[in-house]
Amino acid sequence: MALRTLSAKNAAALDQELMSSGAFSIDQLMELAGLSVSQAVYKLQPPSRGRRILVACGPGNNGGDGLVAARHLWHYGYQPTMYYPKQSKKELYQRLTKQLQDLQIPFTTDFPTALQNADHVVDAIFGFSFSGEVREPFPQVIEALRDTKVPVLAVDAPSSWNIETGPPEDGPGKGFQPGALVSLTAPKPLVKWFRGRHFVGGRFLTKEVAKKYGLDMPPYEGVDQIVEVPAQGEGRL
Ligand SMILES: NC(=O)C1=CN([C@@H]2O[C@H](COP(=O)(O)OP(=O)(O)OC[C@H]3O[C@@H](n4cnc5c(N)ncnc54)[C@H](O)[C@@H]3O)[C@@H](O)[C@H]2O)[C@H](O)CC1
Ligand SMILES: [K+]
Repeated sequence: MALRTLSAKNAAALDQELMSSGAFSIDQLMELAGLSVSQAVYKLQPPSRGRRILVACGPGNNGGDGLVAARHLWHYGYQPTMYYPKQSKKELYQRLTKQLQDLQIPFTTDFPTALQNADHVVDAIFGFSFSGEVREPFPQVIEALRDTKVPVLAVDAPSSWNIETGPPEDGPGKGFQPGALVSLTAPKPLVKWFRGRHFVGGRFLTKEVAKKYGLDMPPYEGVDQIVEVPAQGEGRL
């Protein structure tokens, strides 16, 4: 049996519930999400096999997860480079950005060149609130991610995929199939179309919340914030 999935609507509702009756702050949830992403990078590519990690961040919370992940990656011994073209003015994002600047982590505006020089790339552009057609400046970025030979780890969703119906039938994301995905809190319905390595993060849910939203508690081990699960629809937990 595949892991049960969480629709975009329920994912947003669950986040709101965690931040109200669950007493979590957005900073905490983003820190845990970004920590999960950093651990997935470590599992896929330990620093000894290539340290140059390009982190592509979008304007929302998916991008925030990328900012957090980059800080953890630096402390693990990686050399992150940030592509963050639509920087949020919200205080949380400004703090996360300042933390990276204080580590002298470079920010680039030249995505194609940065991609050529990367050992791995993190797609933290869009998550569960993506909708419609990809707007500037991201179409070229999605195309580059689609075409590159550099391994791609997608955060929560391959950017440009519809959360419920998966890969787009046209546009820059047509044919984009990243090598790995880390689903945050729970897989979204799009995992039905995902063929790469799949990790799940979200080791903070209570049994009551998991039951209310019909989610599985994956078998995390040791101090891990993520667990690798079989491709949905094919394997079993
Ligand atoms: N519980 C958790 O595990 C947590 C996961 N988190 C991550 O947050 C995202 C969802 O974040 P949200 O801010 O709601 O939205 P997105 O980042 O997906 O995108 C919104 C952002 O993108 C813009 N946008 C939307 N559509 C388009 C488009 N077609 N073209 C261009 N731009 C677009 C929109 O305007 C917004 O600016 C979730 O997936 C997780 O990754 C959190 O960290 C909290 C905890
Ligand atoms: K993404």
